[in-house]
Amino acid sequence: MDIAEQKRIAAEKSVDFVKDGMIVGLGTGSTVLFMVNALAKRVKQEHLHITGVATSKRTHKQAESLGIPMKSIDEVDHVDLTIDGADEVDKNFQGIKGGGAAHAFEKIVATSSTRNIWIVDESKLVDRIGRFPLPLEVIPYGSKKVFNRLQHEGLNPKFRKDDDGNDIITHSGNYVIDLHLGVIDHPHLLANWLSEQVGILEHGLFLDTVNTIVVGTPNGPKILEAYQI
Ligand SMILES: O=C(CO)[C@H](O)[C@H](O)COP(=O)(O)O
Repeated sequence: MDIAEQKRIAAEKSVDFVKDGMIVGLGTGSTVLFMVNALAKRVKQEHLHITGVATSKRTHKQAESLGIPMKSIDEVDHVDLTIDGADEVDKNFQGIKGGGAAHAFEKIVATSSTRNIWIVDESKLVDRIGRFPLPLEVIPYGSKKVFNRLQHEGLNPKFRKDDDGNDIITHSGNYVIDLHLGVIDHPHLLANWLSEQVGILEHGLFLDTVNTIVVGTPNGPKILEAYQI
């Protein structure tokens, strides 16, 4: 079964967790694309009154165009449930996000959310995170200084570029630097160190964040709960 099909299976299952009246955080990425379609279908068929809070312009536009009432994160006082994708997640439910350069907005919504669900295909489940390059959102002013510091620390940084070689720019007008690390031995230590570095707006380590993971598999959706670990 191809990866896209596994993403669709996970995405379609995840919307079962949405209840009438909820404020729902909507993540970003190709798996979320399937999820928003499925959620919009439920909203229409079951006449659900929910409010969506998007983590990117792409998701906002898609959800709004499908009739999901939307608000910005600052217009709501809480988020009940956020459904998002992930790039890697380990057995302790620690993850890397930001493959779509939306991790700063995603982390703001996730940390405002009572419950977080990630929707992934099987390839995203790893023993230890770090094979996927760790994204950092970095403000343009002094970004070369930040880059040099990361290089000096042996963190193997690379500015993220598009296919034409232009810098990727986030919604907030910042750069993305990816750290090509390999296995991360101490994610919490690294997260703390990155959080202390001036110029780094946000990193893509999402630690102790997710409650439930819905995995798309050839045998159907599999639900993993954090308390089972
Ligand atoms: O963190 C993200 C965007 O910043 C995405 O959730 C992550 O990259 C997974 O994307 P996809 O569902 O396309 O595999």
